[in-house]
Amino acid sequence: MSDLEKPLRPKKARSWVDWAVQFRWIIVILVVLPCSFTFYSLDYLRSQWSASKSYKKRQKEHDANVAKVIKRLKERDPKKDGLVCTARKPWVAVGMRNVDYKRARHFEVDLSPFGQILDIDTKNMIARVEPLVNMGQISRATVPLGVSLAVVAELDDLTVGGLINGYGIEGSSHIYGLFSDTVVAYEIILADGRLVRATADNEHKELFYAIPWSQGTLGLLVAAEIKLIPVKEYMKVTYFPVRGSLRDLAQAYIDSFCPADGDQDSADKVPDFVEGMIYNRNEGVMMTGRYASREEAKQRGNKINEQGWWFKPWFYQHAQTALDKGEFVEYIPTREYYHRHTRCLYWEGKLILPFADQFWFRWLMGWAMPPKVSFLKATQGDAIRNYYHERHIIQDMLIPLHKVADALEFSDREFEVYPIWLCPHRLFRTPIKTMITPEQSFELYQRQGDTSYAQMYTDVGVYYTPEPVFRGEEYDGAAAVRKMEQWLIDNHGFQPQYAVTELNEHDFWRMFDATLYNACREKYRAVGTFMSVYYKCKKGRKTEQEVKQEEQKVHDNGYKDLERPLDA
Ligand SMILES: NC(=O)C1=CN([C@@H]2O[C@H](COP(=O)(O)OP(=O)(O)OC[C@H]3O[C@@H](n4cnc5c(N)ncnc54)[C@H](OP(=O)(O)O)[C@@H]3O)[C@@H](O)[C@H]2O)C=CC1
Ligand SMILES: C=C(/C=C/[C@@H](C)[C@H]1CC[C@H]2C3=CC=C4C[C@@H](O)CC[C@]4(C)[C@H]3CC[C@]12C)C(C)C
Repeated sequence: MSDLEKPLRPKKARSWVDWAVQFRWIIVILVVLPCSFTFYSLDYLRSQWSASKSYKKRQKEHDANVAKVIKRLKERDPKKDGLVCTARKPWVAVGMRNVDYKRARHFEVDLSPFGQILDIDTKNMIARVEPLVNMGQISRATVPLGVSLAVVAELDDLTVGGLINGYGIEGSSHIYGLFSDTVVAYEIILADGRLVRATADNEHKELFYAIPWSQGTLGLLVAAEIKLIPVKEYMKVTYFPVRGSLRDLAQAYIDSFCPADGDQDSADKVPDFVEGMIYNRNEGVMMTGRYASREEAKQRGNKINEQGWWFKPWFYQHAQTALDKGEFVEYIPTREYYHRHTRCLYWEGKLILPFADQFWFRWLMGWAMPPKVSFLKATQGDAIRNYYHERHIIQDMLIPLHKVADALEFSDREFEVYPIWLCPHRLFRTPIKTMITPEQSFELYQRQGDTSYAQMYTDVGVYYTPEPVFRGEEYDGAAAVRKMEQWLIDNHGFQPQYAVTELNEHDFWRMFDATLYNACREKYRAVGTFMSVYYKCKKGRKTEQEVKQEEQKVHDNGYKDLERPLDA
């Protein structure tokens, strides 16, 4: 957009909150980083302790914990107690939502003991894990065995339960889909206290397809079986600089992983990993990765980048150097590649600790990074929290790949946020229609990236301070998000629910397909026990009236069923 076309916004006087955000680094260095480092060290010891136990012992502990959850559910009196959700504190979760339902009346079920890997079966290529296993823990256990989850979300703290009940994506999602698409079985405790195992072809197949995006409103997940893939020790990463209009950048991104001949299933033509970074409206770097053996990586002349060391430049800045030095190739150890965005929280770390990307800080203090999201949330207070909703953008637009140029132009117009993260994902046509579905008849158009069984989508990740805020102008982040949500609805797009939503209930269900979700809520008697997904996602503190209305959404025979003795 030319300067003449830019909307003229009035200047905004700086308030104390702007100063609080600017000088937040003091609290972060004095409080958040030491707490984070201590926590991560203890958490590492906890996962090593768990890893030292036999699978048999872990299974025994799992069974005992499942029995406790069932007992706890049985203790609930539906006439008196609130609706069920996990006991995870709102500030502990990684997402941006305020999790207001946990600040109103509710009935907590503690799933905190469910943090163990129950089995890594390299013969059948399945990992069976508990929901609080996080990405750092699972990659630490699998990669040395030459296997990995097919989709490893980048931030170490993200949990299996959160990624399944919400959404999870990574640079391999153009092959494997979203995190939940790699799950082969869910073990779930239902409203009536029954433990069921749902797979794509057993009697609980509807439940299997309804779990993703349901936010824990159909049952409590206590274990998941997830596909493993074979991996090699290194990722060979190629960085391609691109210059031009947003449309040119969008096309270069599509071309980086979608062969023009439509052969999307060819391992030779399609890379193992893809991501794109748009640094401003005219420059971007597209990255593709292919697994490589240690022998290949160590061959003379190859450059190895051990990106995981604390003193290394932040990944997004390292990638940006391709704009100056031109295309380059390097080998990154696989696990370090998976978690490449962890230390700088993508680029959000730059706002929180503006000098943490500097050479001196990285060498002196880089080992203490990143500040743990939970501790940032615990120390932010209402003012900074609201600042992030009003004068900052943390949103993802999941849209059909053929609309990526439109999305970049929309983002440039409404958000003016850079860098932008691009990450493709397949949206499979499933035997049962789920909450998110491909566009109708997409296959007839034979667009780049699409196959007969899946439409190629892309995540357009917009995280950072909008330019108008940097320029000291008025900016209404909530209004911009509202526009984005309408744009997504009009363009068959979806908004991940970890982000703050401005949608009303009617529009929420225009964005997501409610058919299967509602059928499963009925069939598995979730109504009256678990909150509805919209109630969980919607922004704002819950009033007593809203809480009551939500609790009363019990169908005619709902209480009768729930009063029946629960059989475990
Ligand atoms: N690369 C990526 O893919 C990234 C993804 N994210 C987002 O972050 C979120 C994950 O954050 P995380 O802190 O791990 O998860 P959360 O604790 O935020 O959980 C997300 C939702 O899943 C529900 N849930 C979690 N575990 C269970 C369970 N065992 N049984 C039933 N419901 C459950 C929660 O319910 P309740 O409210 O009852 O606790 C909550 O509604 C994801 O949803 C994702 O969208 C963020 C960054 C990157
Ligand atoms: C969705 C993706 C990645 C998203 C991350 C960039 C954001 C996910 C959660 C975000 C954060 C949570 C809470 C915070 C506390 C605030 O006080 C400061 C900001 C933040 C740390 C914030 C920063 C961005 C996230 C980590 C994938 C799909 C790429």
